[in-house]
Amino acid sequence: MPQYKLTYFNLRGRAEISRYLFAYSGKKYEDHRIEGADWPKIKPTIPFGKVPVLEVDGVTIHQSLAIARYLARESGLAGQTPVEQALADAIVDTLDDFMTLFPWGEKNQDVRKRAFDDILTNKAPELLKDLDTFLGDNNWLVGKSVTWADFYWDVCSTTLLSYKPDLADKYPRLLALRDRVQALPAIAAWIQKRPKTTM
Ligand SMILES: N[C@@H](CCC(=O)N[C@@H](CS)C(=O)NCC(=O)O)C(=O)O
Repeated sequence: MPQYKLTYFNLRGRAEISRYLFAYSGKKYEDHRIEGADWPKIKPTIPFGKVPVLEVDGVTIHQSLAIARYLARESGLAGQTPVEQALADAIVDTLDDFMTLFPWGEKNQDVRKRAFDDILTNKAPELLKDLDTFLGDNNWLVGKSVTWADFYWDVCSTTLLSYKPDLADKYPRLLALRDRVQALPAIAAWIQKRPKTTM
């Protein structure tokens, strides 16, 4: 088994999808969480200067979704056929496009709040409607079993719901999908034991 070290801040953020994949697969890894105060000194040592990064036997992989896609493939969670894999990738990218709209780094709290409210009120409904249509009455977003796309929906929606708890109330099928992901024993155990962070 390779030695894995996942480096990120003490947040769910862009590392949580990989932490779900490690939890589900049962693979051992070092969940290395850096303090914000130490970041300026660590940044120059990290290829491309951003986190998360995953070291696999000393090889450093950057980009959160490249890391997660690699882990999903290794664990059979990337989709069962090439078409399912492309669909799972497409859902992950769709969710990521949406999450990237938010000005996460904005320091002015008024500006930040106005932008968040606008995105959650005016842009989220279209995404949720399309996701609900895509899911339909299926148990999982892609194919007949859980994939990393379901995990990413759970990870992203957990953060979105923390800002707007009624966000998906009109979409019980999407909320039920969250319940199904969170009921997977390894995911339930991880959610219970993970450090409690705001995002
Ligand atoms: N597209 C990249 C974005 C990476 C990114 O922007 N990481 C942020 C934390 S979420 C970071 O490293 N910020 C510190 C910096 O840029 O100095 C990914 O998904 O990994």
